[in-house]
Amino acid sequence: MDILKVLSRGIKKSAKSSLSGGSAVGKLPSSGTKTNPQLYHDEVRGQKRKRDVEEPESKIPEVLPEVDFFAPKDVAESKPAKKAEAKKGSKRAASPDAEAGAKLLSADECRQLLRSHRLKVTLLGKRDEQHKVKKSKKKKAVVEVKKDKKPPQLNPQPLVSFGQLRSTYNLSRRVAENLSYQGYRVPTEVQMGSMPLLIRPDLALKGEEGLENGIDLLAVAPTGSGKTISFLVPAINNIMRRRAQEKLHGIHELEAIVIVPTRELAYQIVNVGNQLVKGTGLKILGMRKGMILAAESQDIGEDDSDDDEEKPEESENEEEEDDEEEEEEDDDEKKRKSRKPKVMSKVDILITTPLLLLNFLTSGSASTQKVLPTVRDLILDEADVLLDPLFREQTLGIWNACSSSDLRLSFWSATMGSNIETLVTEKLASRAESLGITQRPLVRLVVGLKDTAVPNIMHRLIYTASEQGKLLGLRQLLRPTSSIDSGPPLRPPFLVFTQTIERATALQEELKYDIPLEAGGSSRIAALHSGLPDAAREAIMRKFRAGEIWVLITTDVLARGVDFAGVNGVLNYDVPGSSAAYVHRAGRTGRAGREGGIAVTFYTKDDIPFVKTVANVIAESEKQAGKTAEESSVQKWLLDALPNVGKEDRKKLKERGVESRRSGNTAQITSRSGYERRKEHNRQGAIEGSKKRKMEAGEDNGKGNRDGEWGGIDD
Ligand SMILES: Nc1ncnc2c1ncn2[C@@H]1O[C@H](COP(=O)(O)OP(=O)(O)OP(=O)(O)O)[C@@H](O)[C@H]1O
Repeated sequence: MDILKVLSRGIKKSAKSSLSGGSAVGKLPSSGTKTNPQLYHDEVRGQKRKRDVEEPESKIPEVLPEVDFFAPKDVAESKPAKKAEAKKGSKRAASPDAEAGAKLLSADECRQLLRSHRLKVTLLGKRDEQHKVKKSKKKKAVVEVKKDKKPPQLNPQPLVSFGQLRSTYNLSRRVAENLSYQGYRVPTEVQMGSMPLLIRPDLALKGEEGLENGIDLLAVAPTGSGKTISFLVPAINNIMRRRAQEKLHGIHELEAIVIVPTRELAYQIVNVGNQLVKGTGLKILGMRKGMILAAESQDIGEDDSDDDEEKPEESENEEEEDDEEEEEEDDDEKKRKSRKPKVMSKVDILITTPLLLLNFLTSGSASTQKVLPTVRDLILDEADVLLDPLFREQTLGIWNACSSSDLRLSFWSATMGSNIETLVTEKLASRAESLGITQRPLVRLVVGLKDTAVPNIMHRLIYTASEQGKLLGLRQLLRPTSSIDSGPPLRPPFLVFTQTIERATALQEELKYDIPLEAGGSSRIAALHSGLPDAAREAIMRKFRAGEIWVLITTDVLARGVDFAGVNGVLNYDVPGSSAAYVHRAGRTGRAGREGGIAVTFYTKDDIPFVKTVANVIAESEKQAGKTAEESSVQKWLLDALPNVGKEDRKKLKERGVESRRSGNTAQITSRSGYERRKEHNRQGAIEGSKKRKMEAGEDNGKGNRDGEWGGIDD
């Protein structure tokens, strides 16, 4: 009997998705071509769309070139195909006016277009003043304030097509061509909303008093919706524009920093950036340990005992020139190294995790602190995590070091709690005050009705009575013939999320012989977590992207930002710690609007107090996808029956996950019963004992006695 049918009994078949029609299970994300990466396209009631505001999908010239996850490398990246694309692209970039009118849309057209793509743009900041009034004034004032609480809505020019970037917003030809070479045809919602705002705020916000000189931006848009190019393209273009205006050619100066929470995401953004800056002369680098950046030292007056800080040279191969007097002849290696003039990296855009950059900024003398006055663009990708207590101090440390009064900030994520918004608003205000400058307006851009949703994929919650049941269910899902709701068989690649490093490695051990030898055997399955060295992490990522690894078991280290175009299934072996964690994990499938991805979450009775957060996200995702309550895979009785997660529990869960999995018996992942494990344990003990005895008796002829069989996790 199919265990999945038993496990998911009572779950209804999904109805036709209203996102763009068709059953999601009918198409796996890596199997088909995707012509439109946009998620939302609602009819605007009572309005006939005008011809000249016609949206780009009707003009999509051809099927997008798609990366086939399993195609041999030379086919997936065949040069002739790319060249042909580039040719088309450069034609398009050369005659962009043909694709989109250079004129701006009317306010009404903007409003309609933004609304039909569920794009909401508001001006933040004013609301805070209202909060203050609310706290300080009497009841009457509170009522008035409440009435006026909504932040003012803006209707900026949306980007109708990529061609418009050149025709209307004067994007660098080279960057436009590079963008075209990527095969992008239609801007996603977040690109529609944010790119004009960041490239030419004066045009995008024409008529909005006080906003034309630029804004700071907080952008909340679904996973996989193309936020990376939304911030990279404007950052690149702004550097190029300024240098062209100031006739600065051939220089490198650190002007933009992108902070991200993990190194995998940093490498990925460096790669995307490198595609976009080809031929522009700009240099994008990922921060590495020991890298030296052009920074200024600022006296913080704490300790002046060590003021011999080196000034790095701007030369790649300069010989050491030690003009300091040696105090001691035979300094040790460490000291000798520290006197070597460090080579300053030539970089225009830096991608970094917070600690790496902060370590550089705080290294050296305790009496000084390094600042980065040349940085004009500070981008926080996955901003909610970067401003979460875990990274907050580090992130704010970098923010404080960006001392330019022209600094533009942008914050990006698929999820953004109101606490983060408040923190950002307050921090921006206090920064402006301490620098004595006028605060830039903070604009919030939200795509979709709520941020707690992944609308274009299927979601399934599966209850099992025990850990062993979960393992059974997972094994079933990984079988080549398994399917959900009588859809086509599920196909790798799969990402499997666990709660801890130990559980990720244990699960890999448990599953590694499940894939038959003729299909690649244990090499098809790997575990990636923060306990592995850098090189191993990079190698696993490369193999997973190349389709050599089919099942990648991981922790939340890969939950954010990482873009694997062809992931078909996200399997939450352990329940995620928050609704945001669920959104980000599930969002590793269904990238760029692809349908047919599936996120399966297993839960046992231990998880029941915590699973409602996940159930709520599923219900919201399906609602946004146009499903009715009856069609939803999380039925109302289940939502009603699940207990609400208390505030304390939510906090605990976010910080530590389901406690019972961290220690004790339920931390184990094994298909064996307790009896079997004990038996195995005893057997291992007997073997070890025998080995010891043989060694003692000098009988071990170097063969050892490992029988290669895995003994399960220690009790
Ligand atoms: N306009 C577009 N058309 C088609 N594909 C696009 C477009 N823009 C971006 N993409 C592709 O969409 C995928 C997801 O983009 P990206 O990684 O920037 O998403 P994201 O919004 O940052 O997601 P996450 O929130 O998970 O970090 C990438 O593979 C990217 O190449």
